[in-house]
Amino acid sequence: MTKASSVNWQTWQAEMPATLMFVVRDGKVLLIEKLRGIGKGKVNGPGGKIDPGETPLECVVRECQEELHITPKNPLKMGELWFAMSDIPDIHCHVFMATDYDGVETATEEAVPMWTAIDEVPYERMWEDDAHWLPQMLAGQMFNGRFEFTGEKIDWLEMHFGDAAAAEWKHV
Ligand SMILES: COc1nc(N)nc2c1ncn2[C@H]1C[C@H](O)[C@@H](COP(=O)(O)OP(=O)(O)OP(=O)(O)O)O1
Repeated sequence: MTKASSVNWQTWQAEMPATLMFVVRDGKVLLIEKLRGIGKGKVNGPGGKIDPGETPLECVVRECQEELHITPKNPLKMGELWFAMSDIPDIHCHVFMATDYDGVETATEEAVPMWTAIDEVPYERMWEDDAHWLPQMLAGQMFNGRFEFTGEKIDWLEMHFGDAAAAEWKHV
């Protein structure tokens, strides 16, 4: 994108800290159809808002337990997403991957699990930003992404990948 961002990202602070988890096993990724909350009806990874006093890691494990009745093993933080939104609070999202979990993935009132081949991820059913970082993350790259949205459309974005991107994270 050629236009400048209207956000001062040096001082930007999100009102809503949140998390996402992507479990990858045997060439497939565990996605969900989200049944409530922000992004209801979209496909995403399990995750949700960070509770007061909770770390991002504690949150993503709790959300996986609540939404799918699974506990991810050895979760690894892969990225941060900074979302400046127009009609909902700004979101600071911590993105994790894992290679396995305890439990049996189970549909709940919050989410329906969808094991999906990595080359068949339904980006057209997901938030628009996902196509800008999920393929690279699934290939093993860490990332930092900044997005300005109007409604559900991206107005501006900047992505950084690789180990240097992790140095930009606001929270390790
Ligand atoms: C703006 O673009 C987004 N892209 C992606 N990939 N994911 C997003 C975007 N905006 C929000 N999200 C994710 C981050 C969180 O996982 C959820 C939002 O949290 P949610 O509303 O589901 O929070 P819960 O704590 O689960 O809420 P309830 O229990 O009250 O339903 O969306």
